[in-house]
Amino acid sequence: MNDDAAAIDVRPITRDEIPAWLHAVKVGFLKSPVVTDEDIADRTAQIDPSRALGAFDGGRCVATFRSFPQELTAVGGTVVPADAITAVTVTATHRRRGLLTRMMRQDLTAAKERGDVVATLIAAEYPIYGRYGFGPATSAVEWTVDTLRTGFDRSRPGPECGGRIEMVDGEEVRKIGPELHERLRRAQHGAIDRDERWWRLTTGAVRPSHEEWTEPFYAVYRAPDGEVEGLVAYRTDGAWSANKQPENTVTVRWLNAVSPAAERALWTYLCTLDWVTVVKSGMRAPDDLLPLLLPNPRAARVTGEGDWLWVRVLDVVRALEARAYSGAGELVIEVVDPDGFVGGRYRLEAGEDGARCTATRADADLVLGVGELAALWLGEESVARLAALGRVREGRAGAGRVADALLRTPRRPWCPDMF
Ligand SMILES: CC(=O)SCCNC(=O)CCNC(=O)[C@H](O)C(C)(C)COP(=O)(O)OP(=O)(O)OC[C@H]1O[C@@H](n2cnc3c(N)ncnc32)[C@H](O)[C@@H]1OP(=O)(O)O
Repeated sequence: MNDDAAAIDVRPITRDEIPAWLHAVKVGFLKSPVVTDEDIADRTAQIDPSRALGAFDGGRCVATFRSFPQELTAVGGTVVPADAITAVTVTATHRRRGLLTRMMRQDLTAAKERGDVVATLIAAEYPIYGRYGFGPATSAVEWTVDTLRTGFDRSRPGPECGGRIEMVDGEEVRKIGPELHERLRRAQHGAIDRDERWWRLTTGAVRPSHEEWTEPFYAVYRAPDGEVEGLVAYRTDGAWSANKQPENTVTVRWLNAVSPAAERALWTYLCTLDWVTVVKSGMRAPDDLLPLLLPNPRAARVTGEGDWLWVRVLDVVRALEARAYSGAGELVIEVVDPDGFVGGRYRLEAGEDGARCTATRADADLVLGVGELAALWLGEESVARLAALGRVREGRAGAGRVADALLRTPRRPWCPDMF
């Protein structure tokens, strides 16, 4: 650190500093730097100042970093405590002087001391977080559907098997959404919890000043017994062609379904709406059922894709013991962690009823970086692919195959949320 950088104080903010800190977040994210009284009231109720770091240069806030408690679902449905990181900014005038590195170090050290199993974030740019031990642990795909080519029978759009779809308003979404999402996220590895503010934000009950609000449509799917099994929020653009053909695009903000019937019913509903010629799915799991549930899957093409949730393992023993495995086997894994949080050798004894993980001095069967461990932990990557890239090394011939057999998951991980 040079003298200039050392003079900058990096510390948790006070409640009184929240407005200046919010201003710095907006500056860092290139949003119009206006902070309204409503923003301040909303965020003061939300933010725990002891977990909001600021860097102060002569009293001016020039960098921001915030973390909050989160629950992340591991493979098999066990939930682990996570340190969720957000609002990471360094004002353009103060970049590349090590401020992010200092804030990250403070936060990860506190998270490790607190007993969080992992840290999580959604990376603005791919190259930022690998150096801190994060690895891309889930990815997401957006499909654009040409609804006139799906092969659906528009004259019979209704849900099959006696289920039904109803339109609801935001108030109703705030009542029925949280329970539905609880079911979804506990069954989906890679998913995270949502707090009450998430539901107020998504329904316009809270409106940050930098976002324009247009009331969306909400549709709920009820199974034949009346139970809510799916909910979708979407907007339309009201487009028509010059010769009076309706050409609306539906953009899905989020779609939560806890049964395949609900998933099929909601996508069919969206793809058979009169006036609508295009449906944009929003970011979904890479193995989402959407394309294959269309009679003609070629009507859906991928129009967006990328890494999504990044994970930094802070406790290898609890991370590996929390997840389920697809067989029984034993491996000694050496985790390389230059930052010193979790480096070492671990013996994993996995079985279909659970796993045991202990520190060991035995020779390593596999050697990998802590970021690679994150990419494998939720089932996003395979050892075979990472070994081909030279990022996992076998200490014992055939160990990679054993690891892949244990770690593979029937469905890909998915985090439906952004934070
Ligand atoms: C979870 C979230 O909130 S994601 C949002 C992240 N924020 C943004 O993208 C907003 C715009 N960018 C920024 O505010 C800043 O550039 C940040 C926060 C990304 C980086 O902050 P800085 O204080 O400049 O980072 P710092 O100086 O600690 O950099 C450490 C290292 O990372 C590298 N690095 C930092 N940012 C980037 C980047 N965007 N791309 C590539 N490398 C980067 C630096 O070059 C440096 O490398 P070195 O150690 O080899 O010299």
